[in-house]
Amino acid sequence: MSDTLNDCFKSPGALLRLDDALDMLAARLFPVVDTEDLPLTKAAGRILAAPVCATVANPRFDNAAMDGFCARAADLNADGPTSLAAVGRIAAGSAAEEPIAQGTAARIFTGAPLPPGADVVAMQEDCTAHPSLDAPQTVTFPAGLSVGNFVRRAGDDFSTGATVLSPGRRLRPQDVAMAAAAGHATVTVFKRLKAGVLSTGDEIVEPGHPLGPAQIYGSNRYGLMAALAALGAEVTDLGHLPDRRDATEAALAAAGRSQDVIVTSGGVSVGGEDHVVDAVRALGEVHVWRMAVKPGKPTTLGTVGRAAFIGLPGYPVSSLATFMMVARPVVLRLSGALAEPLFPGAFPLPAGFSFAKKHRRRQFVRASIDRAGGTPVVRLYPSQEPHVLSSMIASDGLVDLREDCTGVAEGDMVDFIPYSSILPA
Ligand SMILES: Nc1nc2c(c(=O)[nH]1)N[C@H]1C(S)=C(S)[C@@H](COP(=O)(O)OP(=O)(O)OC[C@H]3O[C@@H](n4cnc5c(N)ncnc54)[C@H](O)[C@@H]3O)O[C@H]1N2
Ligand code: MOO
Repeated sequence: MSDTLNDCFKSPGALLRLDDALDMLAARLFPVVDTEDLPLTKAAGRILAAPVCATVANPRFDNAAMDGFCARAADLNADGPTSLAAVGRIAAGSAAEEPIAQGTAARIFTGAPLPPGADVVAMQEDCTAHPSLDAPQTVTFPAGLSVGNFVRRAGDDFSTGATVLSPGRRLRPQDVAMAAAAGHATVTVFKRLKAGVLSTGDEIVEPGHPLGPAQIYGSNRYGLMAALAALGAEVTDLGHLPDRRDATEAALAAAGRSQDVIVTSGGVSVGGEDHVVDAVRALGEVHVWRMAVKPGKPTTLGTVGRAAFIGLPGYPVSSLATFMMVARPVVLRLSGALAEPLFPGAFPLPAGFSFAKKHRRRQFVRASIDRAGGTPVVRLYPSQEPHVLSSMIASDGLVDLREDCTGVAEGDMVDFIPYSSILPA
């Protein structure tokens, strides 16, 4: 077959570039969800809607970084050991009542506040306590300790009033920990985006049910629901639609009243049984139909009722890959995750493959990182066909080949995007 005949991107008119689609989404889409206050135990994975400011500094006070002894640095010899009387014992959670007297040391434990006047801590392993570490009367410090040795300074991490978390970020474990450290029992987050998912196609049967001769199990709706859940959406399974215009329109109209976003799979191409795009046109508006992206050419964006509409292609790889590149940005914007980049970050890595690519379309190819030879290289999955779902199981991510790229030679640097940086596990 000639290259022209075998070109699934032979299409009249210019198709929308992915970057132009992303610019359009960034300019036009805003959070559509209300906010709510949640306890920290329920906040992980949610999107912060208001800044978190510190009610205290961290560290709150100068404190010991190690178990040992504290003293005034001015009392210690720079070039030899120094013996001081050991007076007092300060454990974490208690504070010395008196400033440390000149020429004395105090036993101190990790996290305990330094007594006023003390400005140096020595690890107990570097000190000699007499008669014992448990009941010291004198302590000998090593030479060479200076002001601030093993002292955690107040405000070294953040000061009171500092904005420690900005809105628009998805709360990771470290963010939840930060809100707690800053003194907050609750955080203000966006409510979950309501996402409804529909699949289409007369050949599709739900897993677990018997198959007719020309039927296959539907996988897209399950993959898309999992992807939406990973982005924190409140997902509703709206079920499966036959290839009928009336049924498609009725289901979309209902979804347009109850959902913030509708995601469909299949029925967006040019076949006589592809009813989704016409149904969306009849009910609302189609803003984008067909993009210069492979996989994902028939991807459709629009509105139905109060909901944003995202129509993804039916091929299993196409539906998931276009979710990652096109639907994910829509979901991020609508759900308030404005701090997350619309396009996932790529790592430049040398290609361990060669690949011929068509000019003027963006292409994402499934690949893995091979570290066997020491220096990581990217290896292409042997089949890039859109029905080969196993390619997404056996690969680690996507290589992003931009419109101007006409091919990759072994050793060329390519942009690799791990699946893990697109969708949280
Ligand atoms: N003449 C043309 N034909 C096609 C074009 C084109 O430009 N001109 N585009 C091709 C491209 S690219 C894609 S991608 C597909 C997408 O078409 P649809 O979105 O309408 O998808 P369907 O035709 O409904 O299905 C395609 C394929 O995927 C299977 N499928 C569908 N739904 C599921 C599901 N839920 N789970 C598993 N597999 C599913 C379906 O059986 C088909 O094999 O169109 C090309 N055609
Ligand atoms: O562009 Mo379609 O999404 O190959 O497979």
